[in-house]
Amino acid sequence: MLKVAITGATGRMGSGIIKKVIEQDNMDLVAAIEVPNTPFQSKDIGEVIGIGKIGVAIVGAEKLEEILKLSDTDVLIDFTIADAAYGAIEIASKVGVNLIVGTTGFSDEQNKNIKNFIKEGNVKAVISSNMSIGVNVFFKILKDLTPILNDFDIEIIEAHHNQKKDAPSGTAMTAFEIIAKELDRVPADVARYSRQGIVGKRTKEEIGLHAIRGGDIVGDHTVLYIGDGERIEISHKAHSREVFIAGVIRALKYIENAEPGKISDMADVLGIN
Ligand SMILES: NC(=O)C1=CN([C@@H]2O[C@H](COP(=O)(O)OP(=O)(O)OC[C@H]3O[C@@H](n4cnc5c(N)ncnc54)[C@H](OP(=O)(O)O)[C@@H]3O)[C@@H](O)[C@H]2O)C=CC1
Ligand SMILES: O=C(O)C1=N[C@H](C(=O)O)C[C@H](O)C1
Repeated sequence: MLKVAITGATGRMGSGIIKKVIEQDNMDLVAAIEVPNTPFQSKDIGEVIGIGKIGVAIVGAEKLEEILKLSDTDVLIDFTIADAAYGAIEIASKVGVNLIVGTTGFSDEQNKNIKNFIKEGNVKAVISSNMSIGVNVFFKILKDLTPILNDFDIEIIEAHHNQKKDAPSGTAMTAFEIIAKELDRVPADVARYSRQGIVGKRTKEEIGLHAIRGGDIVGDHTVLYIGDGERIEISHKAHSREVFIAGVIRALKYIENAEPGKISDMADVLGIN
């Protein structure tokens, strides 16, 4: 049995993942973690997320290390916010618990330290800004297309629901990093976040990033390759969070085979590298 813990257990992603994990024959939910000093402390997670009692009590993140050890967790899944996920990754790596992380919005420094936590803890980790199969194929298309359209102007647009806290989305940032790398451009030098006022003409090098927020949009991403007289638009639109949850279940099945001390991504999980 794979013993699974989850931080952000009552969240949109966390609750959906729990519902799927408990349906798996070879997985056990052993811990459900929420914000420090959560008002849900000690309540049954199943009752809180509307599926009835499942015998797992919610604990606050102040007890994360303790609960991971006590429950003998194999894998911690984190879908929270960047600062919380950063702390959870540090703790899990220290106590030798493998990780699946979908949280977005990490700073460059956090990303660098996360790599080190995982290396030093020698744990297995799948970290991806987007767990859906479609988006990971979309990333692959961008990798192939960008060198061919290297003199086109490139702009990235993403749209999400009005509850999302980080912008641009992690997926848009991954798309941007893939494109910048293929074009040999330094990401920090070429990112152009929206535009306002007298910004001057567009430079050839810049890559635009734009975020729309509204209603219940699950997650749309479009990359525009704009030339003179023509343009190509590559789009992915998620209709439901089930696509991300399905990716997490695939990552749970894969993690045993992941390389310790290294961050794997969904392309590794899906075998599309
Ligand atoms: N990689 C992927 O495929 C996907 C990634 N995401 C990312 O996952 C993250 C979560 O998204 P979503 O589920 O929609 O967000 P939600 O706000 O619905 O859920 C986040 C949960 O984490 C809880 N939380 C906050 N701080 C802590 C903490 N210190 N310890 C434990 N739990 C904490 C929140 O509690 P409270 O509400 O009380 O603050 C909330 O229950 C985001 O970064 C999002 O971008 C989302 C979808 C897919
Ligand atoms: O917050 C969300 O909802 C999503 N976040 C991820 C991101 O920031 O890219 C993935 C997906 O688009 C949904």
